[in-house]
Amino acid sequence: MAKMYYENEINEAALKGKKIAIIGYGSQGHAHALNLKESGFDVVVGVRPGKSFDQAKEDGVDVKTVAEAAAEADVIQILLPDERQKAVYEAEIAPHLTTGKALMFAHGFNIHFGQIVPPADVDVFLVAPKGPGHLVRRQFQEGAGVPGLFAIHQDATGQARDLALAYGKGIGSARGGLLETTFAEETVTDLFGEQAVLCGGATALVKAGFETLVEAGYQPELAYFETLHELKLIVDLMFEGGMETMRYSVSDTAEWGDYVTGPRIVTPEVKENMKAVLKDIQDGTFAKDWIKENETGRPRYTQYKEEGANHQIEEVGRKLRAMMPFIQEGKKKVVIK
Ligand SMILES: NC(=O)C1=CN([C@@H]2O[C@H](COP(=O)(O)OP(=O)(O)OC[C@H]3O[C@@H](n4cnc5c(N)ncnc54)[C@H](OP(=O)(O)O)[C@@H]3O)[C@@H](O)[C@H]2O)C=CC1
Ligand SMILES: CC[C@](O)(C(C)=O)C(=O)O
Repeated sequence: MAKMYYENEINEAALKGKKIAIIGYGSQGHAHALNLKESGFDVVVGVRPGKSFDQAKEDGVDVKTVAEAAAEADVIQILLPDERQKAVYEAEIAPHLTTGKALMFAHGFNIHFGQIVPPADVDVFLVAPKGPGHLVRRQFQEGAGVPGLFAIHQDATGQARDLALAYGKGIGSARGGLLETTFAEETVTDLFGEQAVLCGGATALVKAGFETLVEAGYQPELAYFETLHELKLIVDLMFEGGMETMRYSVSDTAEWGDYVTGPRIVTPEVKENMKAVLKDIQDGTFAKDWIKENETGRPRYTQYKEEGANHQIEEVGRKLRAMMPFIQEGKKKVVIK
């Protein structure tokens, strides 16, 4: 089994006393900045004027422009959207990336696909929590932690590994465990997971199930509970104790579905499709397409986003969730972008 790093074996000395600039205050940015601050580290946030800037101020964080934060920091963590990192890096960060500083990421996209090429005399590494930023924050506050990956791209000072581990501990990820990887492995597997399984595959499965029931004449509210709401409860069981715990809690009839009906849905052809998606990610086809989509003003992204928001499952879900105050309580902790 691969070596995991946990809190008690990590010495924070390398990072203590250093100024950490968190560039961006969105999903990951707010979580890293607040968790690090509460872990006793010296944090400054760098972000453009606007919603995030105002939020950081309201949260009591020291907030400056990107250039100012980058200039005064020893460690610069870029938590901007991947597709905007290159431009902001070149204009506002690179001029302040002097010898011996550290440049960080939470995802290897821009280094792996050659969008950002840092100078050789700085450390370059990533610490990537394996979960959405709002959960990185929420779990930290609850005394838990989202596990994370770390990878070293350049170790100019000889301290990159110690810095990465201390940073991972500071954001709470060492409570769940830190696993060492490479930029290449993190980038490919993260893109594959989100595109094929977590944010692509899972939503496609849920929508197909919902549509199948509604098109067959069943009530949309019932279809919502059956295919989306209950999925969270089933995944919670798998999260807590693996598939074994899910199988223990569901009926034997439902468990039969795991063995017999599931493979009728996720057929060997689906795995072939997954392999094709993985290949596109590995050979850069996916990255090229996403970069082009952004350079041309995101026409498909904008259209799909609107279609997604107007899907019947979303309309029904909004109404049903409004009647469940306990879910509303959870939502308050998440800033909907
Ligand atoms: N979302 C997640 O949970 C995960 C993300 N990651 C990685 O973390 C990184 C950050 O992603 P994520 O947290 O989703 O990003 P978000 O979209 O949530 O936040 C982006 C932040 O960058 C700011 N920003 C955008 N453009 C600029 C600009 N030109 N100048 C200054 N600030 C700007 C935004 O401010 P404004 O409000 O002004 O737009 C916002 O504060 C990415 O590398 C991503 O791959 C890794 C693991 C999980
Ligand atoms: C699953 C989506 C993710 O990769 C993540 C939360 O890790 C992302 O980029 O947001």
